[in-house]
Amino acid sequence: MFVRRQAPPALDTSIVDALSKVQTSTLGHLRDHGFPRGLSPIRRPLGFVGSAFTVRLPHLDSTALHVAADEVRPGDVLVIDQSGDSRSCFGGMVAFTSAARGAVGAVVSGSINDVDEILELGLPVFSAGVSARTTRILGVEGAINVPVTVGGVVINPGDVVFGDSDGVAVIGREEALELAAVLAGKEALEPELKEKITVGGKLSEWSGALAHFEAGLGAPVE
Ligand SMILES: O=C([O-])CC(=O)C(=O)O
Ligand SMILES: [Mg+2]
Repeated sequence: MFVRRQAPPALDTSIVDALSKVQTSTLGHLRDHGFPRGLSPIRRPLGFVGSAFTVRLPHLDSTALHVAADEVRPGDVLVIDQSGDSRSCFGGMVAFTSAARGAVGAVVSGSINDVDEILELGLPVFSAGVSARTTRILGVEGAINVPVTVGGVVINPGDVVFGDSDGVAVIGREEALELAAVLAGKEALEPELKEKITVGGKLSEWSGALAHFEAGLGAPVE
């Protein structure tokens, strides 16, 4: 059986602008959830912020992905859940078609193929690896724009997918602007800290690590 649901409206450009100026790893200083595990970027540097356009495939059959690649919209990130399979469903033609429709990136729970072609195209992709073993068009089943699970994270259609050279994070739309402001505030403190460190200031004093460390020191060993 196949399922096709409507994707939520495009992301507000203010969300894309705000998150494009900060790093995923700054978010990683604040929380542990929302980071799909086991995925790597096809290249570095790379970056994107977009709306999740989700696809769920049953292992070998990428019928629903070929349909989704045609239907993805400008500003979307194609998010593909291969139900635990490690083969590649995402090669040069799927990448080309998605990019031609305006996708800003892709997140694939399995592998990718036609890597040189995707690199040349320039579409930023996170995946679990590269594989010459690929999916087929079998017409078995699949779903477009349903909740999916990638790397242990549930991703809903329309969630904000935020990727850069450090990793990929999934954020709710309703929290995106506030989070971006918090991350920008944290990052804005670093240039001044670096100046202080250059003239002898301590990272551990600024971060609070030194106070914890000294408070927890045992008695000196004789
Ligand atoms: O067609 C596929 O499923 C994968 C592929 O090689 C391509 O997208 O070019
Ligand atoms: Mg191919």
